[in-house]
Amino acid sequence: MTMQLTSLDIPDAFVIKQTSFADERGQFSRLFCQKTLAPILAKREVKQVNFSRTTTKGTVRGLHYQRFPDAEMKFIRCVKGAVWDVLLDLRPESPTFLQWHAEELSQENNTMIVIPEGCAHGFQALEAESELIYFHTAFYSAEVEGGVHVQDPELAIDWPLPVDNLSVRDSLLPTVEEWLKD
Ligand SMILES: Cc1cn([C@H]2C[C@H](O)[C@@H](COP(=O)(O)OP(=O)(O)O[C@H]3O[C@H](C)C(=O)[C@H](O)[C@H]3O)O2)c(=O)[nH]c1=O
Repeated sequence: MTMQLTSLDIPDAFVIKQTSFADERGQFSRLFCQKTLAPILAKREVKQVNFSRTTTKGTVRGLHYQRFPDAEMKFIRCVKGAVWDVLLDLRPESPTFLQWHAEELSQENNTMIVIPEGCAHGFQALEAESELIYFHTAFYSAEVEGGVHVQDPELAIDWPLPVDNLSVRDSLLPTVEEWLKD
């Protein structure tokens, strides 16, 4: 089992291409390896692993992040269906501040995305019943949760499908302009 790490233009963000073993019984693949991912993890440890299923194609979740002291790195893999996954750099000191990157993650492409601390994450389901596994390097803390609106015209994120099924919470997230004022 191998994991090919590719750096993105957004500092400390990566795409990881994972091999999988397929035979007449089906498929086997490794989702996470502390040794292989040590160059990305450094001294971080995985604290929580989450699962989400998105029932309806076109649904968008995000753009979420956790502030210090519970800022987190997330390793995200699609294990069923397909999603258009977006990371947004919200680090004012970063050369790619307010830039975003999109990557298709699917059951078939065995691809994982790494969202560094200070970056927000969101995705759109490209198929019904799409499922994600998240590895988080910080505990969930509602008190330090933040986010920006997925349809902020300043970001101009070109979601592949009409944005659908936003949660009430996500529909009320600030634009980047409002977020900067805070
Ligand atoms: C993330 C999280 C949430 N929750 C609770 C909070 C809510 O009562 C419920 C659903 O949470 P939320 O509406 O934030 O779920 P999503 O909209 O899918 O958000 C997630 O998806 C976006 C795209 C992400 O990147 C985040 O990891 C995560 O925020 O689970 C927990 O109890 N523990 C957790 O770790």
